[in-house]
Amino acid sequence: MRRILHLSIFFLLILNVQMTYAHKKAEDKKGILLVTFGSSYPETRVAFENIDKIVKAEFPNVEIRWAYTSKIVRKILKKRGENIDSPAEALAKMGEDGFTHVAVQSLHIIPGEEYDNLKHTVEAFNGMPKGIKVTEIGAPLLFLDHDQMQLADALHQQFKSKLNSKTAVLFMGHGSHHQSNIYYPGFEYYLKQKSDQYFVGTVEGFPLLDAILPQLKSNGIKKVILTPFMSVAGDHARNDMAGNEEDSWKTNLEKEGFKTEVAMIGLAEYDSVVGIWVEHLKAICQELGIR
Ligand SMILES: C[C@@]1(CC(=O)O)c2cc3[nH]c(cc4nc(cc5[nH]c(cc(n2)[C@H]1CCC(=O)O)[C@@](C)(CC(=O)O)[C@@H]5CCC(=O)O)C(CC(=O)O)=C4CCC(=O)O)c(CCC(=O)O)c3CC(=O)O
Ligand SMILES: [Co+2]
Ligand SMILES: [Fe+2]
Repeated sequence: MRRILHLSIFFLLILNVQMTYAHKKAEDKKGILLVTFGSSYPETRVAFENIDKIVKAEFPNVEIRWAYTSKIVRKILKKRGENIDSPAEALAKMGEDGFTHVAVQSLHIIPGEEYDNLKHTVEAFNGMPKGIKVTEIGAPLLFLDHDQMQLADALHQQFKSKLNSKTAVLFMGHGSHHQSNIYYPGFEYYLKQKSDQYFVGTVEGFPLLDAILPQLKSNGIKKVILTPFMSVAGDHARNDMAGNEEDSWKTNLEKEGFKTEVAMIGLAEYDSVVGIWVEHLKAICQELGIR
């Protein structure tokens, strides 16, 4: 009798352990958080919608949420009645909503200041009491050598038909005081393997337009196709690049005698470019067991 009692207690214990385990498993809730700088320009929606569509197709069974890193952009949108979460707000809500694992994908171009800030936020959320158990951050568009090769291929496919000996394509990157500004001239090197007629400049980093003008001249360029090297064709593309003001790149190039043409298309509008971010997302999803 004692033996039977012991045995049944033993089985009850095993059953209990198994039930707890099954219970834990069932409680796992895994999600994706897509994080972009953001934009206050409604015209940039197409770019974000394209990313959303492609990620949803890749992960049809996973809940996908969005956050913007720019405080200024979120403030402008809030005044218009549109509330977009910061990365910290989005992660706090996901913790409250029972998510145990979250793949956070950076939609930035370079691993610069905005990306670093996001990385710190994501790290801070790891192991938060009663919060999300595991979060991982996916690399921005340009990170490893492979990314630069793939992006150069993707952009060359888009622009090669426009090139000729007298026509250049000039990409406008944002630029940064962060050490990762080197990715802009670095990426230009990859593009140059495709054609000498590709140039990459920045609005507020290195190189500025002043440094590119003499190169356009010495290469015998007569016409410049301007296009953003940012996920969206937003504020910088519409004003600093293609605006009719004194200081825009378009105005300055025309003053210097170049013909100009504008391709007002953000990088995230090209499926092939979004594919690079999605590869980075897939890598962290694999680590988190998100399918
Ligand atoms: C830190 C800061 C310092 C500074 O620039 O002064 C900074 C830094 C960086 N911005 C980057 C990218 C972009 N910035 C914009 C736009 C704006 N950026 C602005 C401010 C600030 N930007 C300051 C923080 C203020 C804050 O926290 O809110 C706004 C608000 C005001 C203004 O610039 O005048 C204006 C809003 C326009 C609007 O209303 O919509 C766009 C889109 C666009 O052009 O519209 C993109 C392309 C995004 C993309 O590609 O998706 C990158 C490269 C990141 C990367 O892609 O890797 C870095 C540097 C880095 O991260 O190292
Ligand atoms: Co800016
Ligand atoms: Fe910015």
